[in-house]
Amino acid sequence: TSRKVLTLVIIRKGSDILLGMKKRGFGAGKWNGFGGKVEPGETILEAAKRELQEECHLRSDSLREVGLIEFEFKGDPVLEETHVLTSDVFEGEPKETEEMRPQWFSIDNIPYHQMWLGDKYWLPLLIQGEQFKGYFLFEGEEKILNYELKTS
Ligand SMILES: CN1CCN(c2cc(NC3CC3)nc(N)n2)CC1
Repeated sequence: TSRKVLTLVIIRKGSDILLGMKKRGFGAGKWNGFGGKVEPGETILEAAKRELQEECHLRSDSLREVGLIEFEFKGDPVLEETHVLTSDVFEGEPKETEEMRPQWFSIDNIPYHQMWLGDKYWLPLLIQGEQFKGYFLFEGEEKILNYELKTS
């Protein structure tokens, strides 16, 4: 199997989290954190900062990696190794881009029905301040065949 290294950034402000409505491409129509591919020569942190700036114009110098999730799609040899980072220290106002429409959500009102299916398992751990490692085996976009999730 080959791996694609991705980042996923969840910005917090008090009891709110910032999500973006993905406007095109992979995962379009779902609310998600901000992120993308890690380019050659980039660290995970540099990639996460870059994607946050590109996708909603927020700047953060205090992103911390709190989770690592392996996503596998049945029949697809590429494993998506997704590094989940978070911070509640940032500069700027979230701004809509071609990729994402940002919106603050209360942690009591996270739109899981409009998010990737695995999010309802690991996002609560991030909100609780846990560190976690997970593996999700998807069949298509709407079915999880198997998952493991542990706090570390
Ligand atoms: C660059 N992006 C980062 C976010 N990412 C995913 C994936 C995902 N589930 C996987 C079955 C697809 N779940 C969330 N929340 N994000 C896809 C790639």
